[in-house]
Amino acid sequence: MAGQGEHDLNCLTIEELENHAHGMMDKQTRDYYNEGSDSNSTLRENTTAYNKYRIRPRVLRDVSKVDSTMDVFGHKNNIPMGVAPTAMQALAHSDGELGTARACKKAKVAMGLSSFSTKTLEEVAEASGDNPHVLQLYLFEEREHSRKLIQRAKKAGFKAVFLTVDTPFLGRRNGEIRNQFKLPPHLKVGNFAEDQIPMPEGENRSSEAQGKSRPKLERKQSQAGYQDGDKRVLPQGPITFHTHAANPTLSWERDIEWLKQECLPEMEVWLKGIATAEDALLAVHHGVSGIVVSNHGGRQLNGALATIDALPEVVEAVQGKIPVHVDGGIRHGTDVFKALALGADFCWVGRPALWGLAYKGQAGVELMLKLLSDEFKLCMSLAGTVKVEDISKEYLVKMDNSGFVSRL
Ligand SMILES: Cc1cc2nc3c(=O)[nH]c(=O)nc-3n(C[C@H](O)[C@H](O)[C@H](O)COP(=O)(O)O)c2cc1C
Ligand SMILES: O=C(O)C(=O)c1ccccc1
Repeated sequence: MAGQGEHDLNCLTIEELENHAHGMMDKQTRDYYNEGSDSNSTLRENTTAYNKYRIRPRVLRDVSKVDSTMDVFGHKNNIPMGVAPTAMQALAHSDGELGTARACKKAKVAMGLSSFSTKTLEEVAEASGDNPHVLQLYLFEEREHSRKLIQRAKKAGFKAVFLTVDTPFLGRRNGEIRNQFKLPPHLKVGNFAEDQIPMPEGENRSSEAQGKSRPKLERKQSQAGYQDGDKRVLPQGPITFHTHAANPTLSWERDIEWLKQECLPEMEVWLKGIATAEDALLAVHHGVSGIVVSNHGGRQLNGALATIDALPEVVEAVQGKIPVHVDGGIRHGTDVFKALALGADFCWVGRPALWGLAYKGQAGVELMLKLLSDEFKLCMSLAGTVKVEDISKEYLVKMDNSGFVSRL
């Protein structure tokens, strides 16, 4: 546990880190990182839903030595939590994904890399060394682009691909539209050649590559509801290259089998964005290695259930056949404890890493990981759990709106 002198007195909680990071990002970046979709209600509920669950602490259990470690992707993780894949981290700080990778390695926690990162996956793999790292994947309609990415990830030593399945279209992010989000010219999406990802004019791509890819992007725009009447509008303002990530054609039968063939045995195939028991059962049926209960940090389907509320039905359906991870709204060590008590094997945090980066680059991500890790270890001790496996639903109650408390 941290002594009195080891603290950053400006940032003793993730909330304080968020507040400090706020002033260190330009408005476009802050809005892009922090917003959800539509009215942001799922974004908000991801965090507030944790308040419904309260901990039942047990005492007199000799908690002088608490072991918070657990194995993930064949490695010992310091706590059952890693950093979720979020796009374009160099918007927050020039360290970008390399800062995150180095901080994760130092803290011994797994890292997820977005395929839309601002450093290349090879650079991030090198910075990660033997610390477990997984690559988040969007399956493009241009299958060859995905195949190349998968080959590179294998070669670079990624442990798994996390296929994002909640993004047949990109959710409607109003801040992004209002700010006419554009990647600044000095930044690049590291993993793609310019002719693989169509970028609108002004988004650092050569005019030759623009010419090649434009028809595809125009189609994407109209699919995503950005069509301006009958007129095929040229990509401008809110229509950014990342509309390209969305692929509405994906299906269980064709694409999951394809992905397994491309990845196994070197890399596991996981699905990120499962939110129901039915889809969890299909995931088991289709032989994926694990799932992440996620609503994309409230950035996709607004009105979807908070992930901590979706988790129990998924856990019950899966019955331990494959690991179940969860992300969304985790801001305290006690949230990690609650998610594990509800049956998650592991948690991922997204925005807190971005706030850490904005605050102090790699050092800020280290700080974020230390805050959550200290909080989690203290929570384990105060709740009377000595090992991670001890954490179970016996340690939780749920409170309804009128304050009525029930055992789980
Ligand atoms: C700015 C931002 C970018 C993201 N980019 C991606 C992405 O490229 N791929 C993906 O699967 N999820 C992406 N996510 C979702 C995260 O992986 C994760 O599901 C979410 O951030 C968890 O919620 P939290 O931020 O409340 O912790 C992104 C989230 C944010 C906030
Ligand atoms: O912004 C996002 O949430 C996201 O998932 C994404 C998708 C494609 C490119 C960049 C980010």
